Parts: sequence; C-alpha cells; structure tokens
Amino acid sequence: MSMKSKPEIGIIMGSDSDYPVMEKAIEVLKEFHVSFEVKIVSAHRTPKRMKEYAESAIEKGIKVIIAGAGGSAHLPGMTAAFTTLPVIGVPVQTKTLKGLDSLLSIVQMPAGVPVATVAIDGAKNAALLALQILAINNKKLQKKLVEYKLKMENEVIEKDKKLLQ
Ligand SMILES: Nc1c(C(=O)O)ncn1[C@@H]1O[C@H](COP(=O)(O)O)[C@@H](O)[C@H]1O
Repeated sequence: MSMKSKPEIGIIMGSDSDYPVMEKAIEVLKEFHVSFEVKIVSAHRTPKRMKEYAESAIEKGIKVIIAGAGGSAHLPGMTAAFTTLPVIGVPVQTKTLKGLDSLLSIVQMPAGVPVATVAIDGAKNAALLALQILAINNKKLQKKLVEYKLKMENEVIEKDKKLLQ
C-alpha cells in the first residue's frame, strides 16, 4: 500500500478529529498509488514535534506537505515557516464558526511565507494539487491526471444525458 513505501507526500493534521475531512486526501492519493505518510502534528499542542517534522521533511524525501487544521489553524503556516517545501493548507470546518475561522487563519499568510489554501474541507483538492505539483517531473502521473480529468468530464456528460431523459 502507498503508505508503506518512502513517502512523497506528507499529510499532517492538528487533531484526530480532523481525520474524517483529511481522509478525502488519503483516498485520492491511494487511487493514484502515490506514497504518503499521515501524522497528527499541532503547532499549538506539539510545537517541538511540528518544528522537527517540518525541518526533516525534505531529507525524508517528502515533496509536498498537506496540512489540515481547524479553528485557530496555525499548523499550515508554522510548518511553512520551517520548510521550503510547498505547503497546502486545508481549513477544517468548525462547529462554532463553520470553518471561516480556519480559512482566514490559513489563507492570510504574511508575504514571504506562502501556504496554498484550498476550500473549507477541501482535502480532495489538496491531494489533487499535491499530485499536480509532483507531476511536473513525472510523466506517468501527468498521464493519470489527464485520465482523471477525462473521467470527470465523461461523468458530467452522463449526468447531463440523464437529466434530459
Ligand atoms: N488548529 C489546530 C492546531 C494548530 O494549528 O496547531 N492544533 C490543533 N488544532 C485544531 O483544533 C481543532 C480541535 O481539536 P480537538 O478536536 O482535538 O479538540 C482541530 O480542528 C485541530 O486541527
């Protein structure tokens, strides 16, 4: 399984409560047979572990980090502060503020430390974006992404046909 080989994508999340959202990224990476690792890391609760993770990710062979967090979501930004790897932030929906808090925390990074922010609960797109970054130097993956888009297009055309029936 993809998780066993040397990970190319690192998925981190602030809490196990983020897992149902972040699972959508895992599903996509499995579908594409790209190796990844999953860890719970928190800028607030495990700051040393977060720094270690971010600083050692490149040496481990990780090429893109997907970081999901909710509420005061500092994890993606703080991870980006400690690495030059691209970091994709997933704002996780919250009960109190519906994830607007997470979104604004992740998206409003100061100039100099970018985080590519996807939609609230947009873990699926985070995985696809990570794959597109990897595909820059990977023709096989590029081909798979083209096939993915074609499949999506055909599904929409099928839905359109059904609607007209
Ligand atoms: N936003 C962060 C960070 C961080 O950014 O470092 N660490 C945990 N959390 C978030 O707190 C929420 C509630 O966590 P619990 O369910 O564990 O109380 C989660 O969405 C998590 O991502």
